[in-house]
Amino acid sequence: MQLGRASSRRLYKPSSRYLFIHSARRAFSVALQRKAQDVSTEVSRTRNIGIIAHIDAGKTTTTERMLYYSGHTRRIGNVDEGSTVTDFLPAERARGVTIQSAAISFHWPPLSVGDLQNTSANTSNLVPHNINLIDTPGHADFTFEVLRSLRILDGAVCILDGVAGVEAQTEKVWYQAAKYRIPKIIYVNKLDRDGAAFGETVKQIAARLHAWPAVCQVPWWEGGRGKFVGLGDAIGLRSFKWTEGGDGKDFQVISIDDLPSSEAEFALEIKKARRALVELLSEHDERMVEKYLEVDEDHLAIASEDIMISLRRCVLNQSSNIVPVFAGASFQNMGVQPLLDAVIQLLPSPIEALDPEINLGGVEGTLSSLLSGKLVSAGIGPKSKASTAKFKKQSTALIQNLESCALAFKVVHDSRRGTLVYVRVYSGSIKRQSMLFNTNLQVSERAPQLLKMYASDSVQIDTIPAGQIGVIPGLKYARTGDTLISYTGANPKSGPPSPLNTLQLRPIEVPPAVFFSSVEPHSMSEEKTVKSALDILIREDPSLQVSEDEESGQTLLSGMGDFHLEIARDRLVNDMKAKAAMGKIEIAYRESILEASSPDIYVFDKEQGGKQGRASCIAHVEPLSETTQIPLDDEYAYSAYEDGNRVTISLKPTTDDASEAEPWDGDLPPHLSIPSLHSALKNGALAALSRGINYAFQLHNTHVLLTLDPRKHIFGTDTTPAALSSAARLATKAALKATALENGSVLMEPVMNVTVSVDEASLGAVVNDISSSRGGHIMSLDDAGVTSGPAVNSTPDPLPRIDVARVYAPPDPFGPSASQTRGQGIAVDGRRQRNITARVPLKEMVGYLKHLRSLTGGRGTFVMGADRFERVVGQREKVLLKELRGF
Ligand SMILES: Nc1nc2c(ncn2[C@@H]2O[C@H](COP(=O)(O)OP(=O)(O)OP(=O)(O)O)[C@@H](O)[C@H]2O)c(=O)[nH]1
Repeated sequence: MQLGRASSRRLYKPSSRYLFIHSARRAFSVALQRKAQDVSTEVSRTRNIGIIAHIDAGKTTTTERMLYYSGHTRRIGNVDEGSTVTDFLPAERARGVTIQSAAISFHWPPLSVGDLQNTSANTSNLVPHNINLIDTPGHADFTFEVLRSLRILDGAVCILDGVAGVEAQTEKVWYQAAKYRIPKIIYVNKLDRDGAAFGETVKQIAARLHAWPAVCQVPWWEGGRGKFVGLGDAIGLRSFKWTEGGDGKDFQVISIDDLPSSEAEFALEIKKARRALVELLSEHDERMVEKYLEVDEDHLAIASEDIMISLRRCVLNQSSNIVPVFAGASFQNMGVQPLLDAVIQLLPSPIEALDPEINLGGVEGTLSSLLSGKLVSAGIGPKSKASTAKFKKQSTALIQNLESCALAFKVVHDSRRGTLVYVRVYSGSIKRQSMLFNTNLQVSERAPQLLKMYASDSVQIDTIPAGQIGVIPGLKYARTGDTLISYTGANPKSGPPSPLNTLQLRPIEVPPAVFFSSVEPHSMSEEKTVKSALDILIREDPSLQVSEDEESGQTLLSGMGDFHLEIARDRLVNDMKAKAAMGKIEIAYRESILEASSPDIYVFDKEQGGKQGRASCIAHVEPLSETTQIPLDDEYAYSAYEDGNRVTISLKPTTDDASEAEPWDGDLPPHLSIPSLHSALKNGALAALSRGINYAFQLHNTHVLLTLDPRKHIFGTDTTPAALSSAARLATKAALKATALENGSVLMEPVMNVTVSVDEASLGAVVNDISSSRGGHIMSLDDAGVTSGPAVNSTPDPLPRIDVARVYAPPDPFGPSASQTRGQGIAVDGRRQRNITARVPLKEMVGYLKHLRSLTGGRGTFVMGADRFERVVGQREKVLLKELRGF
């Protein structure tokens, strides 16, 4: 921290006990825009961060304050009144929940222009930074949205509800963030509420998130047991006090030596927190030990800057597993400015962030290994010796021509500005008018304009440099999750040369959809507009899927949960005004084959869209298991796992005697390329897998092997990508039919991973209900609290356990026992809770919330996510089939 003890003496003039360091601000002006542009191109002064938490922990409320204090909004938006900047969809505002991640940029400390001054808690010692903030949804149905956002974050703020403590959804997202090794800080919010228990929450961080809490702030309850009025800063040995009912801009910074005698205990607690912090850091950071010895082992004498530097080292080097903990009550406008200081002081810049993972032609590596040419040496590209040498030579030139590489992480349809594609640039820079090649769709499109989003304002910019987030309006094709690259001298039709045209940044697997609903346009004439609206929906959210049921002709929309589909319906009908009705939300069962088929060849020869189409290919299908062999022995082979199935494509001569076959040299008619062959054949196979033969459900656990002999199965210009897709679809379908009719197929149902939080008294009833009435399997019974010892049958998680007895946590004046003695007579929610983890068929979870509430007196909560599809057997299969067939 920049404000050390010496400087604190300089700032706290003896004559003035309290120091007011804040002033009014004016709106974002032209001068500021210019200055903003300068700051935002400086990567070391950029933070790409996300806010993660359980539903209702206060992410949106906190974000609104961040925008306000940074000078980007003139008033504070209110979630409960539906006036926030980040929850901008009507459906979000109506429900008060965040559904889409919104990315907005602001500066902290604010840019100083004219009367606009720096108001961070650390005064002028911090230089303005550009913060790109992504607000993520907390509802379990939108977990995919969170996971996708996590892939582009360099750091995260995890917000906890100070009353409920660590909740199930937080745990889930926390472990994901830990898996991606994203540095995090924690903000314990809602400390103004009755029953807030900061100390207990700190212990839960250790017990349930398995992180060492580095308590940087302690809550200030007036006189020890009064109202929540501010915070004690263990790093700066001072306190912050906010004016009740104010907008939070004005707060007092009081050195602990200046605290009144009525707050002696509070001052003592700040010192205790400082000792605990120094000790914790000393255990993980040698240099902190040196500092400690330099000041004769006086915990309080270490300069606050040294503590901050050590803490930053520990946060960035995640092996220490230390997480700094901050506190506040965003709704009361308390605690947000010091939190913002912590964001820029503790979380990494893009330069310090982890090297992004990439996939190049099916081989995994990192972006820096690609840019340095190492990925090529590691065996990317052609497999034969001669061609590898040639390829290596070409690769340097290839990489030099790569102008930029970016990930489209969000597509938003804005009624005013049209489609906005949010991108994070990873290398080079995207310039206005750049031709961008979409490696997922194999299409090129120009970026007509570039924008930077500041709250509800947007500013036109000329470039989006590496490390930055920006918006490209007007792209026609880019979808959420697509990789976009610009390349000097790219072919306008086929894009950059191979293998760069296959580059995928941070690929992420879409989880299976478990619910679906039909979409019926009101009339034939509406079909086209409904289809366009659905196209926008799936461009925005790749966890939604649209399919056509061949036999009934119905359009089906599938998603992650009933709430997910409900929101999709809202978007479609209310926001996009599509004239369509959505049917009942139903469970998406799957079908799986039991035996392999013999190879089936199909020759497609038909007119398509007024043009002759001709292509051929061979399909072979088999059940997919861990032992399935994936033949990737020829250099043009390709394999992709999608939505529970695998499609492998082999492009090679198909002579009976393989030794006689002349190897194929990769020659293709000019209108075709290897990636276009792969993509057309894969899409054809996936279309065939969308409907099973016996039960009409999508196929699951199926491996399709498509073989195409380029000399025999391609017929000059008649072989269009559409003809190839049709050949692949029909060949796959024939192979599926052959095995399903001869050997039968089985029904699979989605099984969910469910975490139920209940109080001790309801535990027995809930466990009994899950295991006997719902056919679920209890996986573990964890203690959600921390007071009754270690967890029983711990859930699997990637982090080592922490001895809670060694964790420093300040006492809670209003903890559970205190609240009972405060005459309220009820235990505070979130304390003494038990967590039940179980695997339960989705069918048995429909309407569960209502039942859980009745079993727990309204206090039980649960989150669930799809675990896997399981075969339905015995009596259950009979009953289910009867139900599905309706007879
Ligand atoms: N008393 C109190 N209430 C708060 C505080 N912060 C947020 N709230 C309230 O908690 C509720 C949820 O706040 P949000 O900001 O919407 O929470 P969120 O985490 O964004 O929720 P989702 O978008 O649904 O995931 C709202 O009613 C807020 O007014 C706080 O510090 N104190």
